[in-house]
Amino acid sequence: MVVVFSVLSMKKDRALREGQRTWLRNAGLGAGFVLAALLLWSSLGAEDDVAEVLAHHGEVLAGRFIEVPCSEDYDSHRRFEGCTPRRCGRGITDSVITREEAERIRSIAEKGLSLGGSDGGASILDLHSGALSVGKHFVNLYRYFGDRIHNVFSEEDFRLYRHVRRKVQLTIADAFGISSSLLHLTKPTFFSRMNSTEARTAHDEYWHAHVDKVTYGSFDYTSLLYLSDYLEDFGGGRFVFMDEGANRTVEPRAGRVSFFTSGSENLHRVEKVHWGTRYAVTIAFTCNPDHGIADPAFT
Ligand SMILES: O=C(O)CCC(=O)C(=O)O
Ligand SMILES: [Fe+2]
Repeated sequence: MVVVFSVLSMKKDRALREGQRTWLRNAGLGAGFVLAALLLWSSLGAEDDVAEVLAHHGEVLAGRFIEVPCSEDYDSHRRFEGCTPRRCGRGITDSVITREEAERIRSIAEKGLSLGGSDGGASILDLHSGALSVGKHFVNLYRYFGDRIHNVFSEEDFRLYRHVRRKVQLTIADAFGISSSLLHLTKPTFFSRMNSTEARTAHDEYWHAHVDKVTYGSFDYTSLLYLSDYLEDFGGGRFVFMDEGANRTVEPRAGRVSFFTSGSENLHRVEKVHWGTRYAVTIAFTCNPDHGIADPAFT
């Protein structure tokens, strides 16, 4: 009887231990699975953590304006009353630049950038200074081509840039309630071409979060004119405002103008382009006349 009892209790013990082992193994597997899922989610999620879309690529916006409280960035610079932002925000419009104008501007970008191009994923052409990405460096297109630059760009190209610059300037002045005559075009003003080629130098790393006022100094109002369509011409490459606790995106669309005050109230980044080619042009304004530049022209 005693023997029977002890055999039974040994069996029970073994069953208990096996049960515990199975449970431990399952728990271990489960924890491993959750960890792997978390890792995968965070690696994919880095590009996918979009909380709100301010402008879809498929919609045609007559104009959207979102006010955000100004940062203190403007206090550490000389103030120009009636121009230096007191009211900050961001706006998007598809009704200022036509798709046809965007297409013509894009041809200028394609033409210029076809003369060079970075080895990495981001190339620029600065129409004002003539800087063009070539390989791992930049060349001055105007110096390099001299008079032959007239075979590349036409008066009409510069006229179109000027026309677009003027319309964007009026749009910004109107949205922020300031006089357009107090805004001055500032440098750099450049076309950008981005693709999924791996970066070769720091200049190719266009995806880092930044504040334009810090990066470019003279900027008070930044504008971006998109020259290609998200999900038609390229994937990835959305513009992201990185707000506290939320990411807000602008999906590029040819002819879409996105503009915003350049301080840290508008911290932003561009997602990596996954496929295709993305074209845009950056046109920015300063309130400081000393930082103003003339429209690009043949030099
Ligand atoms: O191309 C864009 O959408 C933004 C580029 C940008 O942030 C910049 O040029 O400072
Ligand atoms: Fe920027």
